[in-house]
Amino acid sequence: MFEHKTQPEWLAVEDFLTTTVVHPDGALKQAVRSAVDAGMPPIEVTPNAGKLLKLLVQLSGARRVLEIGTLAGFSTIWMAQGLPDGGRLVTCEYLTKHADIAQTNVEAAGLGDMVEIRVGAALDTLAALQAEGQEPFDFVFIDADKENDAAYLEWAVRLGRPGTVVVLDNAVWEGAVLDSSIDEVNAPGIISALELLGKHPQLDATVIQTVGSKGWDGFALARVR
Ligand SMILES: C[S@@+](CC[C@H](N)C(=O)[O-])C[C@H]1O[C@@H](n2cnc3c(N)ncnc32)[C@H](O)[C@@H]1O
Repeated sequence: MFEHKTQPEWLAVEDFLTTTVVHPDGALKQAVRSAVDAGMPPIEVTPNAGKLLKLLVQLSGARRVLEIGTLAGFSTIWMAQGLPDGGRLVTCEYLTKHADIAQTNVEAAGLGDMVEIRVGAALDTLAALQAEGQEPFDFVFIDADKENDAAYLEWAVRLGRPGTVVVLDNAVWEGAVLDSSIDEVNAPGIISALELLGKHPQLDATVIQTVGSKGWDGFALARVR
């Protein structure tokens, strides 16, 4: 019988999957490096999760993507790489420093024409997008301040259409959803968002447990009815 002599840590497994299956390109690797060099927090999605976002964009046939939380543009680039010619991605970022670095990374990836980075508090940007009468978004990725997660879900429904796919990162947060002493700042917002996902009349949802930058985490996936 085959015996496992050692139990690989989740991070080593994640690295193995990244090099064996996921294959992030040079532009994606540079986006992560630029964040480290700029002293930004290492809180981007894992390469595995980024590739999942790209595949979900492709599988859903999305042409218009909305992202809330840009950081250095790592998840932005993954999703934009899944868009067809003529596709569009609008991403919301609060900090000018993050937006500037993301802009450089998006352009280096050859996606500058496809991606628009809007600087400011996302709740203001989302209201502005509605006021501008933008076409509905086909795909929404939420990954910013957790206290506003439930509000972002409502905006995803408002700015989407029946069939829009919504992905919410950090849906498990190391188990803080059951034990908020693990993270008293972020847990309440995540729990409110999960409760809303479970009862919202226009959302049909589930959660995939994942490993994220800090360890055990989850992606909530929903479809607008
Ligand atoms: C977890 S990081 C995003 C990571 C990115 N999605 C990735 O995987 O590469 C969250 C980002 O959201 C931004 N952010 C936080 N609060 C925000 C707000 N109210 N409006 C817009 N952006 C915000 C932060 O500055 C940070 O850059």
